[in-house]
Amino acid sequence: MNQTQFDPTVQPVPTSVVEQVDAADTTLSNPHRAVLSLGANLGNRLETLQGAIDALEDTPGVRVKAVSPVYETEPWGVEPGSQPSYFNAVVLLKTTLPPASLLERAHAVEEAFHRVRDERWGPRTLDVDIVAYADVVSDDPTLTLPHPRAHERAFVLAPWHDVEPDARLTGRGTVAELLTALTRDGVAPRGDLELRLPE
Ligand SMILES: Nc1ncnc2c1ncn2[C@@H]1O[C@H](COP(=O)(O)OP(=O)(O)OP(=O)(O)O)[C@@H](O)[C@H]1O
Ligand SMILES: Nc1nc2c(c(=O)[nH]1)N=C(CO)CN2
Repeated sequence: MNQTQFDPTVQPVPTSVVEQVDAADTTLSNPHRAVLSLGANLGNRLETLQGAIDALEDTPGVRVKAVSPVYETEPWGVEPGSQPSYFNAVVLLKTTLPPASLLERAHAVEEAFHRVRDERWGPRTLDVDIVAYADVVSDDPTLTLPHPRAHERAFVLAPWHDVEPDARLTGRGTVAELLTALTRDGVAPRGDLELRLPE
């Protein structure tokens, strides 16, 4: 007979606590996939992108599973010629962090690389956007998922397609189809450059 079953000093654990612990266990043992877009158009762009990838990998609860090729891209959404060109790449993650914590970490990594926020779509040392987090859909302006402009950005979709040819953008369709609707003008692979997957 199980002695502890009748031990009067053992208090029953409330159901709500059991549910919370079970939910936390499920999150920890069930990492979610996330797609991040990285961009830089000030400073040493390649070094910064690699630094961001390494900083993401150093985050508890984050594993970088794939790193795309590097693209050199014309600034999107601003007057042509008004800003230096970007280096862009996409990384695929597995993470046990919830979406809000992943965004917090993305902002911390941007700040570590001296990101300044002044004008919208202004030039920046580093931009880290969450393109998608599992199949989460949210219109919260603090964290809109999938990213509200990802489907119209070849600088996001082209590198994503390279590392995940069958990828889908929740609510929008396949990345391959979305890409065919966009021009790739001004989005050029830089085959001479490479970002490393952290060991
Ligand atoms: N999916 C998302 N990824 C990153 N930031 C997001 C997302 N959805 C909403 N935001 C919010 O957008 C705010 C502005 O982000 P940011 O400064 O990176 O914009 P941006 O890069 O200039 O423009 P864009 O949003 O068009 O890429 C952030 O403070 C963040 O709270
Ligand atoms: N080519 C390019 N253009 C942009 C980029 C970017 O990463 N690459 N990011 C922006 C704001 O997120 C605005 N415009």
